[in-house]
Amino acid sequence: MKEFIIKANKTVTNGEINLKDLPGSSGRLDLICRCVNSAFFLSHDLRRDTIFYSVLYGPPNPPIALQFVGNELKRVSPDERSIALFIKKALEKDASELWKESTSGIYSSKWEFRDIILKKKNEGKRIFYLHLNGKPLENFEFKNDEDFVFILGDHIGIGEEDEEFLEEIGAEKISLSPLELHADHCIILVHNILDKLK
Ligand SMILES: C[S@@+](CC[C@H](N)C(=O)[O-])C[C@H]1O[C@@H](n2cnc3c(N)ncnc32)[C@H](O)[C@@H]1O
Repeated sequence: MKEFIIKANKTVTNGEINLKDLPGSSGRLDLICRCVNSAFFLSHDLRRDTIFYSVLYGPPNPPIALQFVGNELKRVSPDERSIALFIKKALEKDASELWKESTSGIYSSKWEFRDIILKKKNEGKRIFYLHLNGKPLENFEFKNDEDFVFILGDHIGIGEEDEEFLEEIGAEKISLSPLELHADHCIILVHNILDKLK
């Protein structure tokens, strides 16, 4: 199982999203939609072994955590606008501590970024923090039977406090490239590395 968790510092936490202006109207929901695309979409198929989370911290009701479960997703198509429409539906629901499904395979809750990561850590999963200044990818060994969780930042990053938290829980800080990449491209690279273990 592969899981990705991205912190979305400015993404709005209600359904007031203009689908014709995602970058401008919604605190960079466009970026999150591209990450969903990279997390799941293959040519004529979906990655069923993947779960994707984005925890949104924009106004007016932060946090809202979104969860996408690969083997339950239906009807979503790869374009940003379609993904944004499903997110809009999820954000129009009242969120609580319990995960609620809005459409097939898409859930929302009031879980915090750190609490989701801590839960994964307590489940014994290997936690990686993707960062330009991490240890080069070549220093790590990945095994086919492991469960992986990858933490990413948005255009702003995850911030110092969350970086300290990840260090405290022993997350492995890994760099995929000497160049700073977009978060959605990092997801593609991670999939590619893990695909080759099969
Ligand atoms: C556009 S970058 C964010 C840049 C932001 N200024 C920062 O300080 O983090 C988006 C995310 O992609 C990931 N990322 C970018 N380049 C990376 C690299 N070379 N190796 C690993 N992860 C990277 C990180 O998780 C980063 O937070």
